[in-house]
Amino acid sequence: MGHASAALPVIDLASPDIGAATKSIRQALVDYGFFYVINHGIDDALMKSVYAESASFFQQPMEEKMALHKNSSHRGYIPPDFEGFEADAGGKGDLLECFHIGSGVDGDSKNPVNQWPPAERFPYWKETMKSYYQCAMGTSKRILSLIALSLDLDAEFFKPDGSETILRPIHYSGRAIESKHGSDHGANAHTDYGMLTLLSTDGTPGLQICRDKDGRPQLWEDVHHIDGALVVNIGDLLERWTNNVYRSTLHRVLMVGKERYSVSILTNC
Ligand SMILES: O=C(O)CCC(=O)C(=O)O
Ligand SMILES: [Fe+2]
Repeated sequence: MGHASAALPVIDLASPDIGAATKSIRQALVDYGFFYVINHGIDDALMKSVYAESASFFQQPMEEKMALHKNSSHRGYIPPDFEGFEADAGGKGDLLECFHIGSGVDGDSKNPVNQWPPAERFPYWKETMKSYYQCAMGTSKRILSLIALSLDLDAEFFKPDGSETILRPIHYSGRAIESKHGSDHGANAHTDYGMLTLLSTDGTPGLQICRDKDGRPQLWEDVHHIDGALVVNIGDLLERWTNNVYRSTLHRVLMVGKERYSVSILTNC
């Protein structure tokens, strides 16, 4: 299917040369709205546990998953080909299934809106997701401070309080799904609406970006997997706040006939 690969820059978060890192980030966000990060501080063992927990949840029968169907706060399970919420962007749902976990992972007595799989059958789910949430938030904040520096702002300029952060384990089926809502992709073309998204995938292809959303025909470039790297992209809020200098790039995930897992964490404000 010969799609070009996007030549996204790789930013080393452990680099002592902050000036060079912020310069590369600026260029990446002007050109692509996407880049990779390495030395991001997220432990490989933690990442593997997140995938293991995610797989054991999604492998359950549909009725078990639907018992945690997303509530009015949009937390919980969202089945494939779901009409609402994700449909806002393109008018049709996605073929992926996912689970939304929001802030309050640590102070859950104050914030009962999150839903959790039953502890008897999922003894490590909550702890694992909570650790990942905290770790990935730390990484997102470091990236946001580099983004602030790249805009000649104070490193502390963006102070996400996590109140609108969503951790989202995602599963794409390896089998074709007949859509009731005209959905043709795992994730239909969309831009993320918040500030920053940090994405990990299991290495299965499918993710593509379109740098010129108004160009016809739309040109899609594959975002290939780099072992150990995470993919970072900005959302509509940062695009707007930078007067469209930084770009919230259209992306989608194709169904490639192979099962795929990913985990995104979306920092919205
Ligand atoms: O699964 C992926 O690779 C992309 C997910 C995504 O675009 C999102 O969660 O907004
Ligand atoms: Fe996205």
